[in-house]
Amino acid sequence: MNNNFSQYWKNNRRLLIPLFISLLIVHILPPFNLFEDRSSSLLQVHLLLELFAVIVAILIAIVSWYEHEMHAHPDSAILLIGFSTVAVVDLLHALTYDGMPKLVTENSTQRAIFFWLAGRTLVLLTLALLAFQIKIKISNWLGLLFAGSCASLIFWFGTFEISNMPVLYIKGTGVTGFKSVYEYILFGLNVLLAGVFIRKADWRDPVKNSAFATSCLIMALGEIVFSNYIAPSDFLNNFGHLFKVLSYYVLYQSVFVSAIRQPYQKIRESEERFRTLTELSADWFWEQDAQLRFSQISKGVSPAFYQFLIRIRPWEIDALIPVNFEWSDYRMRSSRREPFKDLICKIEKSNQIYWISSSASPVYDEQRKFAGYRGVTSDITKRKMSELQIEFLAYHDSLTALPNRIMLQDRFEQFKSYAIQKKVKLALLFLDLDHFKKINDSSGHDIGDAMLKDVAKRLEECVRKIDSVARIGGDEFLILIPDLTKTEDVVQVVEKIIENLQKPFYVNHRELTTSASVGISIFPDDAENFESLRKNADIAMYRAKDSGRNIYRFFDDGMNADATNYMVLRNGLRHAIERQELVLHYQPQLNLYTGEIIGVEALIRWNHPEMGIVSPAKFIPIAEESGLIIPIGDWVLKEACRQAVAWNMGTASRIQMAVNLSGVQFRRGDVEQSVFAALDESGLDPSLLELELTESILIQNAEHALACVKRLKSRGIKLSIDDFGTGYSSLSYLKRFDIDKLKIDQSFVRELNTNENDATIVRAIIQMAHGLNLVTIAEGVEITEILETLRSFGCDQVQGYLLSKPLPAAGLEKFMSAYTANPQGELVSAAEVD
Ligand SMILES: Nc1nc2c(ncn2[C@@H]2O[C@H](COP(=O)(O)O[C@H]3[C@@H](O)[C@H](n4cnc5c(=O)[nH]c(N)nc54)O[C@@H]3COP(=O)(O)O)[C@@H](O)[C@H]2O)c(=O)[nH]1
Repeated sequence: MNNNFSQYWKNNRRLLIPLFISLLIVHILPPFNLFEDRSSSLLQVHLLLELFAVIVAILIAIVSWYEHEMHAHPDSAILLIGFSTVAVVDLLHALTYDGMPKLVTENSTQRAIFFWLAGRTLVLLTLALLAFQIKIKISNWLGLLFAGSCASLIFWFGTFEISNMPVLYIKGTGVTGFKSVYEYILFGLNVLLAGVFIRKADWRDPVKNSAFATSCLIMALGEIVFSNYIAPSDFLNNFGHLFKVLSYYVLYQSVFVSAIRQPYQKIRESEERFRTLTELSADWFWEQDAQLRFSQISKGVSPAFYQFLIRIRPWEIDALIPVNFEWSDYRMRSSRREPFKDLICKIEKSNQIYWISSSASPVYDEQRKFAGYRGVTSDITKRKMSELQIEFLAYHDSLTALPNRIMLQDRFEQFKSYAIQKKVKLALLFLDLDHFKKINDSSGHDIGDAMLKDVAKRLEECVRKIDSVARIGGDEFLILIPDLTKTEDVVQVVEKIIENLQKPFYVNHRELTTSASVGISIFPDDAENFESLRKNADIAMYRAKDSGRNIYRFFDDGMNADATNYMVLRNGLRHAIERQELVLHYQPQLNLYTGEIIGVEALIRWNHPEMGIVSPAKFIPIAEESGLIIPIGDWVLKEACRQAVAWNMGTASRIQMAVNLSGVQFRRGDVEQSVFAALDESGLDPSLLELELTESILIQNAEHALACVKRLKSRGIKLSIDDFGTGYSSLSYLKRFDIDKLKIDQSFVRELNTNENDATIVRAIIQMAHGLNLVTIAEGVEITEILETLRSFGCDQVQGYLLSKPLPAAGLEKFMSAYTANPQGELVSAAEVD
């Protein structure tokens, strides 16, 4: 509260102090009659001051009328009634002043003072009602009627009952004691009211409250003047009128500011704020006329675009497109005069595409007639382009921009209904580039990517517009050929594709070649849904790869069974090591000169929980393809070395352990590391380990293989060439690689005694090997006659069912103990030891 008073004093002291001082000076000055001999001048000045006060009172009433009508503010009704009455009563005071023409009855100072006091009392009452927040609900006209009635009553008393009123002024003596006391009471009440206004500064507009308080205080100061003058012509009396006018003016100011200036200022501020924001905003704020032509556009729109827009309808922006369907929704809503929000439309102008989003409401004039639209438009081109890009990427391959699998499936569904209706077929081609990995590995991914783009282009050139080419990842493509009357029609397309892809590609001045293996499945013959059709085409593609690549294969049901089997094996193989389903069997190898078992070949078996023993011929290719051969190969090496140590420990004999190595182990694994780890872990003498490699391993990776073989040989490990005679049979690499042994493939051995060619080949291999100081071993020896022939050819060693089938470790141990009992070559068959 104290805060309110100090704040008030701080704000108003510059007005109140001078007023107070001037009043004090006027009081201290000796009294003098200003208009003693010029009573007409006194009348004029008094009339002028009073008229001024009346005008201000009328202005307060008018502003209050307006504010009451516009905002129904409770203060305004009180001010309207109060100051309408005050204006009339003050006018009566001026008109009944002594010396003024007669107003109904004779005028006198007594009569004028009566109206004066009535006026002051009314002002005090009006402000008291405001200070104590008394609410009056009344219409303007009724308020005016009430004010008129009050003024009439006062006029009645001041005119016809003035003789019954207390004496207020005695000529020559001055104001009476009654009048003095009344004025002092008015003074006190005005000061009190000012206090109430200041104290309650918070509940009303503080500026208005402060003005009311100031008005009360100025009025109070004025009352002091009127409490003790001798003649109305006194300077003091006239000086007091100035206070009254000033008090009214302060009131008027605050009423005017709150009712008129403040609202207008708020509107101006709001407009300014709106204008600044619209200028800063990148959005366009606009108005359209009743014909929906742009009439106003904010500065957000670029000047160039402004030219397009102003005075045209939005959908007329591109006059070249007479019916722009993008705008149909917009036009429909506009024609229905509906509001709309975030309506997206496309503008094509000067080969540029813009996307805009508009929100707008219809505008009506005072007669509720449609006057146009007012709205805001944002340029959402960037956002829309990103959305379109995201949408594109969701359905396309980012590298080649071809449709992706999802989109192709979509198209398949569309064509499927058509195919069912028209009783035609659909072909789905699964295309995989042959040896693309090599291109990627040797030339780098950038070249690989560029080549894939070229492949995509060529594929599109090979098909019709109605066909769809999709890239589904890596070097795999799907091609959908709808509307086939007969299956054979697809052959032409696929042959064209295969032929085109064989032609060289030129990427970054490099010539690259590839080919494609294609699997074909047909709807509805091979499958009825997309996923099955794709799977079947995939299976057929694998069959094409198996058949030597660069060819196509149609899907058939047999493939499906194979593929299922394949999948079962591949999945099971992943867990075979950890589930300990892999075992090694060992097949003995016999020295034909000494009749001794010089070693065994470790041959892996998979003891499948459901399928039983699975042959390595079945699962090794799968392991190679999936890369699982690396961990499997490591396991074989370790297990074979461990077993060799176990068998050689504590005996004089030295059993050699032959282990097969896959080409994949050489290419993708760290074969040396695996071999050395197995040797180190088991402690096997390296000279007891023989690694069986195929010719292709050495030929295909000559440099890498040579370096690797050298390091292996430096540790004393033996090397033998498996399946010799079926591949390159090149003599040069046998020397280069420092090979120890040649294993003659069983395909030559099996019919050795009946097939002259085989006999010639076997004899030549043995002679050549001996010429190079290599040991020879023949595998697949099943009968004694063959063994004898081999012995006669000079073959050093044999291996085969005649001696023993591959046996589990325990079986081999039994075999060995049985065999040593017959050292002179009386061969013991596996059947016998089992
Ligand atoms: N990378 C690896 N390859 C391996 C491993 N273990 C085996 N294999 C290779 O799997 C192929 C099939 O092997 P398998 O079914 O074990 O067949 C071998 C012998 O059982 C069979 N054999 C031996 N004697 C006779 C016989 O008198 N008649 C007859 N019909 N078959 C006989 O020959 C296969 C010997 O193979 P190999 O000496 O390697 O040429 C096979 O290619 C194995 O190499 C492995 O651990 N890793």
